[in-house]
Amino acid sequence: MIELERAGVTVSAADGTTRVLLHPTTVTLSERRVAVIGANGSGKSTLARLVNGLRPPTTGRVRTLGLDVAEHGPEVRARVGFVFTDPDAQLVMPTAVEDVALSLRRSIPRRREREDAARAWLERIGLGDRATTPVHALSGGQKQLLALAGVLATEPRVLVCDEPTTLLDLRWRRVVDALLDEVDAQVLLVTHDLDAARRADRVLLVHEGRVLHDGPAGSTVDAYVALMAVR
Ligand SMILES: Nc1ncnc2c1ncn2[C@@H]1O[C@H](COP(=O)(O)OP(=O)(O)OP(=O)(O)O)[C@@H](O)[C@H]1O
Repeated sequence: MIELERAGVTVSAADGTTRVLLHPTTVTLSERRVAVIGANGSGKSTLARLVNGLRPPTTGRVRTLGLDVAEHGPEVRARVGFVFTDPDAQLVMPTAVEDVALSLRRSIPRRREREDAARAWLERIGLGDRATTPVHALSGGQKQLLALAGVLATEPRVLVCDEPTTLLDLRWRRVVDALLDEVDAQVLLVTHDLDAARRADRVLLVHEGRVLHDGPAGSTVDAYVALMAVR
């Protein structure tokens, strides 16, 4: 469950001016699959980052799984996985298997078991034959898959994905779509992929820092297509 209560984000520029990235927004998200769509720079990532406290609200409050993200940042982040658009932002270990194993360090103390579990995740995501490949030698799409595997391995209760398939070809996009469909967590998916958005239980359309439309996938995607057509 994700609750935004008049949650907004304003930033101050060096010249003293302020800029609203997200106007105060009130929304309660309890659906299992929620998509967030909208034009570039509309405020989708800003909204997504509120959910695990990566960006604290400057007005109002955000509760995820009942925890106020401003007050309980570490507890929230232990339960809420975040997949970045740019996988380099979250891959820290030299090889693929070590990177996934890092995510498992708390749940599986024994090194050998941890490595086996990490390899199983790599198999599941289609990178079984890349376990010991240096991360820097993976393609952009392979890194994106690896970053997702690392977050899934933590078994989050809420999974926020900020454009997780931008670098993926059609085949791997389908693999990721299927994984996101079957994962137990509540998923908040920021995406430009309207096919993926259409499969969500609920879709928010963000426009110029506001939730302009909020409802079932079909009507919200149609509203977005209409909005883009006239601009
Ligand atoms: N720290 C910041 N300071 C000033 N402006 C910012 C900051 N972070 C984001 N912005 C601006 O806020 C707006 C919303 O950004 P955000 O990343 O939420 O957009 P988005 O909808 O996710 O875009 P995209 O689809 O291009 O990823 C953009 O115009 C962006 O340039």
